[in-house]
Amino acid sequence: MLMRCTITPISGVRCPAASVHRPPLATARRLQPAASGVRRLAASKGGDDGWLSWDDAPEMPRATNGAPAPANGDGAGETEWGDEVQSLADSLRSGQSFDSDTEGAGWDPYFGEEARERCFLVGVALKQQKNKHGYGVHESLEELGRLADTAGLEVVGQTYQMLDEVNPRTYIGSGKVREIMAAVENTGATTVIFDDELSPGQLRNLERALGEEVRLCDRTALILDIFSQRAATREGKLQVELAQSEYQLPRLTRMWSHLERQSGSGQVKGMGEKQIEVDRRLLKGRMARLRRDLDDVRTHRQTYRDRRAAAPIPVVALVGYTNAGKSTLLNSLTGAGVLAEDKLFATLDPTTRRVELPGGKGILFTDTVGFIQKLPTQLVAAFRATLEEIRDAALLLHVVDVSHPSAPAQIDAVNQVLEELGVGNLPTLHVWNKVDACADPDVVRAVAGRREATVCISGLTGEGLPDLLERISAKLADSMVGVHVLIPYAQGELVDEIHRTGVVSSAEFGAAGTEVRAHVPLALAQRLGPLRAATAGVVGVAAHVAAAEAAAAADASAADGSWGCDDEELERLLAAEEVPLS
Ligand SMILES: Nc1nc2c(ncn2[C@@H]2O[C@H](COP(=O)(O)OP(=O)(O)OP(=O)(O)O)[C@@H](O)[C@H]2O)c(=O)[nH]1
Ligand SMILES: [Mg+2]
Repeated sequence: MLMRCTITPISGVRCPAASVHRPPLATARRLQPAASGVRRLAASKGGDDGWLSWDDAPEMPRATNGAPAPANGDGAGETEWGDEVQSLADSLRSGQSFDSDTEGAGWDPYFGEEARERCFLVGVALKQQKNKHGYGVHESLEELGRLADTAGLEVVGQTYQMLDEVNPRTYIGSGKVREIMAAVENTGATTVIFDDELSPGQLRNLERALGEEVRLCDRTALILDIFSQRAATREGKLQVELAQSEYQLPRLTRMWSHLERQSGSGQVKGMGEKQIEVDRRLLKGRMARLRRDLDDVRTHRQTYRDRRAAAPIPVVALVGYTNAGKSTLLNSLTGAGVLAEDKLFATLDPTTRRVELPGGKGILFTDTVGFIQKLPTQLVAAFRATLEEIRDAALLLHVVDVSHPSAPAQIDAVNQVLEELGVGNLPTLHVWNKVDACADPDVVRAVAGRREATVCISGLTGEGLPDLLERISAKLADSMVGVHVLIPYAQGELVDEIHRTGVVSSAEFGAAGTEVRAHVPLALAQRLGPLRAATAGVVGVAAHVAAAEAAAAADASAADGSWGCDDEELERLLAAEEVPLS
């Protein structure tokens, strides 16, 4: 089977592998004049970015993969360059995406069509500290390897350097750069992947040092590429493309620097700079369009959410590190048929399914994208709207792969993202999954048994699932807080939110607004606090949000076997929501 690498390279003159969806700028990089031409030009001008001149860069043998030169190789493409610039500009203007299947397929006579692109991994171990989530360099590189594998690359080697701090010019020291060149030569790697996001300056300097034949990639670009491969819905695709554009914007300089370097004097001078400005403007325009399209798609999605809000049923959100087993759990509980596989980021788009609790009450389970340490900020920003659906949840199930050696660090990483999303205070049940895969399951079960709000399960074998549902039932009742509020009509969305996330006992429409008696998640109850102050004086209705009322949440209204939703209507809404938003 032909392994397809759709990696979006930061640099490189060729993309050997086919791409399902390649953003225009990545394509533009492949249109650059051939490597040797760029290197020759680079040598003619002192660098402004680390190396005094090309000759200052470590001189090491460069890897070659034996591939034929591209059609516009070795300076031969100079006359076509202008046309290609124009076509890039046109493509950006029209928002066209390139599909390089025809450009790249089957070109690699050295490794053969069946071969996967070979990559070499590079990390930094900071002497003073592990990274902030407690991931050591070995674990982090191991994870980077899994990411590379998920993207369709073959890892042929790795290295790391102990440093006081990351080298601001080249990420690693110059001696290590030389080592990497040798390793690239020895292993036949064509891509070097760095375990952190490289700054645009680090990228430029490393490109010069490692040579144009070697494609550079960093953790962020790799994750963005996996997301790009996996996004299935229109919203997912738009979000990923926006994140990729944000990543590319400050890195545009590289594309045009060869024009600057050949300027010397005369008419070409400044052309690169102008092109960068043009490109930036075009890319920003494209990003604005993406944001507008996203707004449209989200309005569409909101319609379904609003309709779902009419059915007051608690939502339980599955959150956790990527590959923790969230989708497997959802499938076991509901037969949802969500893709679950031993790859990172198998799930990108949220899926919601109904689950019946003991006693017959229905709740909704939402499976969503997994988190990872060093999660790219661009992705958090782009996926914020999707992730914020977690805020609707009455309860979070934090699913942990307890058999993973880095489980504690993964828990920290997930907690950090939850904090960033402002949902760190939502009631949470800790679900220790994959207990069947632990070396000593009995010990793990015993430890879990001693901990607060922790359940040991195996989503795969079904162990512990009945207990999990009991615990969810109890936790939902526990974590609801009784409120009695008057909500002005102008703040009608709060009524929706109460319906969506809580259990409503009564809702009456009066002259001043909607008077609601309900049990709602503590976080929402706290947000309703100021409302009570605003309404109490007017009509004398008090909103009672004290945590002491939590116990009352398990009252008859929540325990009478129904959350007040119409099952048929709910199923219909869920089915409607599953329709791909295209
Ligand atoms: N041994 C064992 N494997 C499990 C268990 N649960 C899930 N897995 C495996 O773990 C891998 C990842 O499972 P998923 O359900 O896709 O994980 P996820 O959390 O949804 O992952 P993302 O969607 O990438 O965030 C799959 O190969 C599952 O078969 C379990 O309880 N025991
Ligand atoms: Mg999943």
